[in-house]
Amino acid sequence: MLADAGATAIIVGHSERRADHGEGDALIRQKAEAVWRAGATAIVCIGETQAQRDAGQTLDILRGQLAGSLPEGSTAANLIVAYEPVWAIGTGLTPTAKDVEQIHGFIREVLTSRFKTDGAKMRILYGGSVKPSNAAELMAVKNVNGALVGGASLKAADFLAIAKGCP
Ligand SMILES: O=C[C@H](O)COP(=O)(O)O
Repeated sequence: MLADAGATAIIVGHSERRADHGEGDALIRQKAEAVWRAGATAIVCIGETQAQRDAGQTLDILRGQLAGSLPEGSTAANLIVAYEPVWAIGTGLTPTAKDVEQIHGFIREVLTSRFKTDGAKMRILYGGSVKPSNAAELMAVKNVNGALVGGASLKAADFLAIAKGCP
């Protein structure tokens, strides 16, 4: 249905689906495969909650979500990863650029280890309170290959300003 409406990339695994609809990694992986069958690119969201972050579990959570949510056969052309810390979504809070660099670097390592050259090229988006005032700094971080924008996309001027800050 989404592909029929013209969508070329479809988000799966958003934290609201994981938390409010009980969607686990196995279902998210199946949904990503369904996206491929519709001829579209899957954008798979991963991210830790505030409690998980406070407990020092961020990398373990992300490792598990990557292992469980990304199907075999993922390539740089058919799959995009979106790192969205749950505590940053819609809150106005963001990780520091240094934190984002460390976490995106970790995601890149995991992707490259599993998907080799495709993992090295796969796009990794950052999402969570991206706005005009922080977009350029976040988009300049190594291994940040774009933004997943929520609230700020509802204001054309803000969205345009963010787009101008993207590489
Ligand atoms: O669905 C949108 C993303 O989760 C990011 O939302 P946000 O930019 O409003 O924090």
